[in-house]
Amino acid sequence: MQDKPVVIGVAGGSGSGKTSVTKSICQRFSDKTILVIEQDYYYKDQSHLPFEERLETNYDHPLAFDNDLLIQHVRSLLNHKSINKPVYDYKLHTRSKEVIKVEPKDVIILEGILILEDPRLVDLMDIKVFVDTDADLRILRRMVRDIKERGRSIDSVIDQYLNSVRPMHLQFVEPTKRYADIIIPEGGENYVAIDIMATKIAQILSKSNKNSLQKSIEN
Ligand SMILES: Nc1ncnc2c1ncn2[C@@H]1O[C@H](COP(=O)(O)OP(=O)(O)O)[C@@H](O)[C@H]1O
Ligand SMILES: Nc1ccn([C@@H]2O[C@H](COP(=O)(O)O)[C@@H](O)[C@H]2O)c(=O)n1
Repeated sequence: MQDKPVVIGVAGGSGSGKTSVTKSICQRFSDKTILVIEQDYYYKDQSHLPFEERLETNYDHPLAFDNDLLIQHVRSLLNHKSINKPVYDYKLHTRSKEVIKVEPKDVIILEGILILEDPRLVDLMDIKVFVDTDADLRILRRMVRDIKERGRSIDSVIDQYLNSVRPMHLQFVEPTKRYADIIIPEGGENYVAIDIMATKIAQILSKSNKNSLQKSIEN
């Protein structure tokens, strides 16, 4: 393993294609190389609240996330220590009781709508990416996904979009684009951008491997 894992932040609006981009990058490397940490899994625990109250939470506001825990976990990974990653249940709107023990890897991808919003997280990143997709495509993709995979109705998706997703996107998500080193239009199927990202990661890893080899020869 190299001296310090490379940390990559992948931000972008809900439905922009962050997960798809991240998966495509991961597919270009062995399973042992990249660890993905989803910011969504670090939504504050709401198991103490009744289900009806959890429906009222604004899940697109920075305060909905437990970034302190996320930062603590990223720092542990950077120090080559394993973490107990939380698991999130979108149907119950809270963390699951289980956690997954994950080991550090050479590359850590932090993915989430507001991953570039907290300067403490941005400071830990080597590469910052913003997946930029028009709002009409994002809501269409989200509608299909939330109904199929997250147990939502058409009405609830529309209501949530108008009342929190859209206004929070404009206030908090979109402004973080300015911190990105790379902006990927359209997300998941932009294979040129995905190849460029993969090449950059491979280059960093090979440079770092050469440096470690050099150090071990010198010692
Ligand atoms: N380029 C694309 N064309 C069509 N559908 C896409 C594309 N990129 C992503 N999707 C679909 O849109 C939905 C949201 O994409 P996802 O990658 O999960 O976005 P995010 O993680 O930003 O919310 C998923 O169901 C995904 O399969
Ligand atoms: N209980 C929850 C938690 C989050 N959301 C929505 O998820 C979106 C972020 O996930 P993406 O994969 O779409 O980036 C965010 O916009 C929240 O509104 C939710 O609906 N319910």
